[in-house]
Amino acid sequence: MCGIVGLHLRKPDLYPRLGALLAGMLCEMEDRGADSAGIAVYGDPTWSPAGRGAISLIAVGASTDEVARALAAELGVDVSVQARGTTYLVNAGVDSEELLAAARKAYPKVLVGGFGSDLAVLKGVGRPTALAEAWGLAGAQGWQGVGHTRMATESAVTAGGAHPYAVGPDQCLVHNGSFSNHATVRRELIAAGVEFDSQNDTEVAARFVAHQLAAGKEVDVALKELCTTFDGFYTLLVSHRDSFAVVRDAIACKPAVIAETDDWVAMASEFRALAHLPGIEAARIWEPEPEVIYHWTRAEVSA
Ligand SMILES: NC(=O)CC[C@H](N)C(=O)O
Repeated sequence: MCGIVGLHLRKPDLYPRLGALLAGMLCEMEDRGADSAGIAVYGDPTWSPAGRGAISLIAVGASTDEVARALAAELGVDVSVQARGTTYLVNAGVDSEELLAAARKAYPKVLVGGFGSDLAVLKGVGRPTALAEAWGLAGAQGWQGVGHTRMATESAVTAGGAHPYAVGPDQCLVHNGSFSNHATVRRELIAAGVEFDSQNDTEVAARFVAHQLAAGKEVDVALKELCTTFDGFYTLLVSHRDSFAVVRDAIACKPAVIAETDDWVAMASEFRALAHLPGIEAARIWEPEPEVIYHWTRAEVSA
């Protein structure tokens, strides 16, 4: 099991409702994975304010004030830190990669949930409904959100084993399934200089995609490459600040449903997670085909 949900909003009028809609989707998938959960939200004005770099730090082991002071001392600018459950959402008027480097220097062992110009990633161990409540997810805003409820198959139940894996700037990946050759691909990536945070199979796919994107490939090309490189079972939802993509393995035994209207595109492991979305009665709804890359971008939305 494991539950995946994602919502890509096309209509700005809906942005204030993103968190409430995503919370409903995530909590509906609690029985597919109740050991841990995570979310990624793009565009919340307080979690990742426009024009500032943002990072998420998990279980830092210092107070928010201490973290703000330590990072401000590294960067020489004001740093804002807010706690949501065990995740600290940090932002500053610098590029997110600069903020990330400062965080790694000040807290070398810290778990980084994600980073980017518009991204907030929150993860934790526990029941998804309790985590969503602790994060205040229902109050979040933005143009895109992703969620995952985990039933661990490949690594320990820890925050580091929870999805999303958000290992490249403004990128995020969630997975239902298990890869059978992840150890081999991990060794190849390590040989290419890639570093890992966990033993999880999904992290290997996220690092693989980030490596492809960093080499200049487009998301759909990177996902085609993923299909030819990885063995095993997967339904994946891969997002970037401007895109939203879904792909399944050749057997497609892990469930997935996509729904689309003029106002939004949504994806979930099961339809019941989509049933409350506004306008669902008139949505085009289908099951994604094996090894077909379904990909939407914000450029198309504003075109
Ligand atoms: N149940 C699942 O789909 C698990 C996903 C992934 N293999 C993990 O352990 O995190």
